[in-house]
Amino acid sequence: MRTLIDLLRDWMPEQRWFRGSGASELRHLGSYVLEHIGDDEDVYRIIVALIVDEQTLPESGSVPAATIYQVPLVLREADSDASARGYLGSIQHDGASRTVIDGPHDPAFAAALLALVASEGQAGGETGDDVTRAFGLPMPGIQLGNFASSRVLDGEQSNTSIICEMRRDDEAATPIIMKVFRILADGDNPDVTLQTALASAGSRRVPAVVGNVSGMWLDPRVSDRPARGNLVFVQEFLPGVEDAWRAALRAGASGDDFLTPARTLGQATAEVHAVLRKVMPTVPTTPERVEAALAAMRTRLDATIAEVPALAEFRERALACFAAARDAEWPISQRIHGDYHLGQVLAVPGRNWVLLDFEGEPLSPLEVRNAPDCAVRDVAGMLRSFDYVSGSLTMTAGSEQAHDWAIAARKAFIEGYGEGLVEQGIEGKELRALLDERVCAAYEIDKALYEARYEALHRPDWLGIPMGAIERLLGERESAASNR
Ligand SMILES: Nc1ncnc2c1ncn2[C@@H]1O[C@H](COP(=O)(O)OP(=O)(O)O)[C@@H](O)[C@H]1O
Ligand SMILES: O=P(O)(O)O[C@H]1O[C@H](CO)[C@@H](O[C@H]2O[C@H](CO)[C@@H](O)[C@H](O)[C@H]2O)[C@H](O)[C@H]1O
Repeated sequence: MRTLIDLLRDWMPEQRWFRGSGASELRHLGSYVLEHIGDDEDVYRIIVALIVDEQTLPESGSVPAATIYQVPLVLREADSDASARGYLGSIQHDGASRTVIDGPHDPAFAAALLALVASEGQAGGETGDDVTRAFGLPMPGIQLGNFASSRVLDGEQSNTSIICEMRRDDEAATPIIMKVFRILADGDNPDVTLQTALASAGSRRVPAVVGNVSGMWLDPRVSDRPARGNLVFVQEFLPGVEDAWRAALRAGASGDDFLTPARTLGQATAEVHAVLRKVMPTVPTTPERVEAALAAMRTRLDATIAEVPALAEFRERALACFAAARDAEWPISQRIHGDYHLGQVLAVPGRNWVLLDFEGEPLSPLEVRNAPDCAVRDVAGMLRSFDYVSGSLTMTAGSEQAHDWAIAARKAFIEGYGEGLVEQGIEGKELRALLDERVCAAYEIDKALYEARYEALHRPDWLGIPMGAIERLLGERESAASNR
């Protein structure tokens, strides 16, 4: 009979969050064991396995050539139902046959994980693994109800999120969402750090934070000590809400303008940037920092051309666009969202926009994502997203008016952002810098390059959207420059 690692070697490469290639070599690195809560006698053990793939191809030379995956599993007694959700197969474990269930699909895992956070508990490794540890860290003052049921959030996701409903008779019956980070890295996860900082500052522009699970493990990429990082993030779940991507697609498809939502989204973005400036470190702008930002754009340009050679014809014009931004005023560096687009924002009735997923660009290294950056990057990200609405409507429905729709929405977003900054007391030189068109154009090109690479890797049918945008943006910039 197969062992656990045999089973995982077949199953993991089929998962959405798996980043490896055909050359992957998966090996068990460690695990932590959660205490089983409740009276389901079929549960034998709840293990969170850390699996390393040392053959992961380096991405543009900057991502370490090993990936560590977090794989929660529930081992059940052998006669469990093979048609159950999350069924992986049977293995030989501790001298007996056991059924393995993908943890997020098993309520026993969800209940155990929630209890770890709520009780500020600790989970240790299996015998022989004295390094791997997980620590539950509840947000101070948080009131949690009693676990009733759980389900995995459907949809295309980089991580795996579990929604837990609480018992209805509890006072604190708000549902919660537990995001299990699938890929572990040594260092703080900005999703946890930034949303916790915003929630602690009283911001309602992110869901309330319930807590997180942090951990340590032996990591082949860290030689002198165990690695430490975030394993799970727990937040209030906002049920029945729509994200801004869907709302914008609907409006764009039916020809309804999106001016008010785009304007209020700009205001909400300014509000979040202003809070992050207050509660997280900032760095003054210097010519060296500006040069480093532009150098990173040039590096991304060449790395993207290497992967998407059709972009080579735009190289000189993209370099000219970056060079033009050098003469502009730049804002201070601060913590930002980092991968801001319409799909990261929820329209919550009575609460306006709520932002999600502050992990930054999934293809960028963690130290880059944890460093202060230019807030214009987020503005440019959202502008690109309005263009994606138009690109996707043109691609799927041959829409002719979608382009003008996007231009109007982009303008309203920028206006709302400016208004929001002023409302937050940001004025003068800093206000001008945050709205500078040359800096924004450079970041838009940079983002479109990221998107070209992302689409080439994940959705080749969509590659035309960022490619078309790069051509158009560079053309617009040139005619604006020649009219000056
Ligand atoms: N607190 C929440 N309330 C409601 N829906 C949420 C919440 N958090 C996430 N979602 C939904 O889950 C989707 C994926 O969440 P996200 O944080 O972007 O995960 P990932 O990093 O795995 O992509 C979001 O687009 C949203 O639809
Ligand atoms: O949400 P993620 O953190 O997984 O972000 C990645 O995937 C996004 C696509 O799901 C991708 O966003 C791009 O496509 C969106 C439409 O599907 C569009 O709204 C965005 O503007 C565009 O960048 C994102 O870049 C990537 O990091």
